[in-house]
Amino acid sequence: MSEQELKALRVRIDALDTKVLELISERARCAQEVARVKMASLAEGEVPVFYRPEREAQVLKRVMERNQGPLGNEEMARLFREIMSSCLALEQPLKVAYLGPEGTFTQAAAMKHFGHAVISKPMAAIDEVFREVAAGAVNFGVVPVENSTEGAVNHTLDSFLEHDMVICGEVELRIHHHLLVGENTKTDSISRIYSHAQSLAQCRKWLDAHYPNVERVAVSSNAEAAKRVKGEWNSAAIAGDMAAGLYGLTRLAEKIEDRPDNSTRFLMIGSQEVPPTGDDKTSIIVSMSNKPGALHELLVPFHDNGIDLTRIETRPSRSGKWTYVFFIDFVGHHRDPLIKGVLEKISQEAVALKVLGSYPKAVL
Ligand SMILES: C=C(O[C@@H]1C=C(C(=O)O)C=C[C@H]1O)C(=O)O
Repeated sequence: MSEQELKALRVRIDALDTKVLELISERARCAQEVARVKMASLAEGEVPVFYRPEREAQVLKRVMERNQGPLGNEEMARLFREIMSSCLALEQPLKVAYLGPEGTFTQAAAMKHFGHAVISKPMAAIDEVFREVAAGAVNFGVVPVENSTEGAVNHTLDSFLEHDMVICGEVELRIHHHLLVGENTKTDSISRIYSHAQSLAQCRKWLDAHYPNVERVAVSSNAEAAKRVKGEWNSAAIAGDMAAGLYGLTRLAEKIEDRPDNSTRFLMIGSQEVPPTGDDKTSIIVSMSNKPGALHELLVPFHDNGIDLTRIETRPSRSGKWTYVFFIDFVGHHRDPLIKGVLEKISQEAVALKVLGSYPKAVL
């Protein structure tokens, strides 16, 4: 390519950037107008709700549907995710608590869902995320709920039994683990590997093959593992990109998870009910009396109405020995007439039924 051609292309890019800049600013001014309209239509004493997850899901979907390339749909949606995040921050920056410390996959999930223009607050435990939301100290909380290799995150399920929370959204994240060391660690002298128990389990086969005799130490999070090894001589951590970058660690081995499709699903919890978008999911907790056929009775209304169950999980109810609750996710919104009918049927048979929330299916 000649210098001349390159120069001409750069002039074109500069001109386009000027246009993009003007358009983004115009969009941001529109969002400010939306905020003004939202404020003006408030009833007395009513608290304004600026963040609208159902609207954001529609915006992202529309972008993906109209995208003609060459950028991929996900890539384009990611860019718009950040633009929306900044526009919303002009209306009111969201406060989001997540399972910390800084550098966890949960933080990455929070950024993927809300974008980077939020005020984020790391919490030391899942239960603390719930408490922070319940106390009104933040608008939303982000917690892991299930992993494709290791299954349910029981702390999260149990926290739903203890707190009244509304699920406002979900996000899925591909989880890649790396073996990380600090600058003083000699690779042949590793005697200990730290990580969260879930991550150690997700890399079990790799560890058995490569470090069969090294002690595996479970700590409270991957980020905590990364933080520890920074100052230690003979230890390594298993953690992801964010933690590696944050603590300046070296990758001895990359993508060491046993299953290449290893993914974790996270939930956004808050107090705001989300209206239907036409492509939603609902999560419920049901407890049935302990009699033969109870689970069958619970599932029949879903089957009869052709409703797609995406997950069912059982946990001890904590209110009696050998009694259980079912966590069920399915496709549809609790305001859809069909779903309403199903929930009414179930509540006739159930000891208790709680709708945890209906929310847009993960777009990104
Ligand atoms: C602009 C709005 O407010 C927020 C910002 C949005 C955006 O930038 O597109 C979308 C939904 C809201 O979270 C709106 O409600 O339309």
